[in-house]
Amino acid sequence: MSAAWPAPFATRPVDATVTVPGSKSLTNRYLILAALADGPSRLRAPLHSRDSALMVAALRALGARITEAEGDGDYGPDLLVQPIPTPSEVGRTAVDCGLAGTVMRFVPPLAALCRGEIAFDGDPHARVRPMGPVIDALASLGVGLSSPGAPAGARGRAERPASLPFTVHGTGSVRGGHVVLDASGSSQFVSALLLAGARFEEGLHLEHSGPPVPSLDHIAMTVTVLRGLGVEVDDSRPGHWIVSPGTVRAFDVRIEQDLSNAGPFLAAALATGGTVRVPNWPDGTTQVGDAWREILPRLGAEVTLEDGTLTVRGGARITGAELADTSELAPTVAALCALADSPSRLTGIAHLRGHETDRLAALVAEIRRLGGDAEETEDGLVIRPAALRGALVRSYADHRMATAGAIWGLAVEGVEVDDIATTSKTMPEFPQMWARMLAQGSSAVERDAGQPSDVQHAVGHEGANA
Ligand SMILES: O=C(O)C1=C[C@@H](OP(=O)(O)O)[C@@H](O)[C@H](O)C1
Ligand SMILES: C=C(OP(=O)(O)O)C(=O)O
Repeated sequence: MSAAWPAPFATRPVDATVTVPGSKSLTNRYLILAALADGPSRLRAPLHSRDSALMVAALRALGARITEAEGDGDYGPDLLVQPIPTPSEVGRTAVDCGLAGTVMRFVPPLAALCRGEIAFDGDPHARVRPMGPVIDALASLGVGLSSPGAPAGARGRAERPASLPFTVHGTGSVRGGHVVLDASGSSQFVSALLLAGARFEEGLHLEHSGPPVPSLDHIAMTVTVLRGLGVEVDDSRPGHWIVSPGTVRAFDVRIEQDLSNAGPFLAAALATGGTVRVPNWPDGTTQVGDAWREILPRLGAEVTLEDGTLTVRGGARITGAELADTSELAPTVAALCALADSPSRLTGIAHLRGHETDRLAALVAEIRRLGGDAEETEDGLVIRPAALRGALVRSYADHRMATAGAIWGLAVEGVEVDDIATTSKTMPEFPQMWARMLAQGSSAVERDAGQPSDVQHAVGHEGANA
């Protein structure tokens, strides 16, 4: 791990125009579907980050040919994908999932469509992220899975792994059909099976049974993307998804910028009482990050969308709010709530305990480390106003905890983030992008350790931390 990153403190309101790299969720869905498609595909302006690189490597291990081609995106080349051949003889191969939920959940069904022994593993924390429902569902659809080192043929329920590491014994085809799973731990369990379902012999009838499914917007994204490529999906009955067997049409798509990752930049407007504009905001999108348009006004910002540019203006204070089901936006929302001058309650995010880290515990610990007042509830967080002070924020290998630290640093002097490089999961150039934002129309000062501090609190922002 590199040295702690001194989070820039904003001496003036931010006034910046920012774009961010391509959507992780769209890039990794389209990579999966390109690998399953009936011909070569092109992703324009895709994300290039650790999560997308892990996906590319995984699909190459299964036989897809993926190359780069010059494109017009600001954040790297286009990707050309030749699908996994049928049959794909992969022999013994390995897939590194890193800490990417999309890789560990979306790739095993594709492995089952190849012939070989495909060993999946990932970062230490990936081994505790929930995986059991996907493994059990695949097993009940006729796929062989085992823990590493299990005796050959030991693939029964008792021997079946519940998490990484595990091996998929691919036979080249998956029977498919009806399967019941509990997707209350992650919407990705549903998306994983839907993405490959058209390639199962009998298609797929997936039924959820259990507490409510979180992050439903991400399942809606999966369904919309599939339909756009000619896959028939019936989601008319709540808790049921039926995918007809068929082909996935090859495609040429432009990936939208990642609206969830636009969040920390938009949050900078609130944290400093400034203005942040994001051009090329998609007009009609499946991304959960479009919800910033509803969330940020609840926290006191003025938000407009005109001619494709989203403009967020922060006011003199951040107001607390009750917000439900904020999904992957929750860490950024919580960072702002900790700077608010009235209490907040975030609900419907119990499953964040199974994300890159236990995000509810991490957010409470780091808000308290800064002198703030936060506590966990059964399904979320309560955050109350308190004056914050500088501290070393822990990122727990979680990109969104690291960017939460950056947001706090704008408004609170002396914040450092222990591992800013962990933002490479989805935004490899985050520190440079943050510095560029601050260099526009503002005079943020990056404080060296030991440098006498002559910075003042953000002008016009007199919340709980003034
Ligand atoms: O399908 C996807 O691309 C994602 C689904 C969500 O997962 P959960 O349902 O586990 O929250 C989200 O939080 C994650 O960042 C990306
Ligand atoms: C939960 C997240 O990631 P993953 O795709 O690894 O689940 C996230 O990016 O907030």
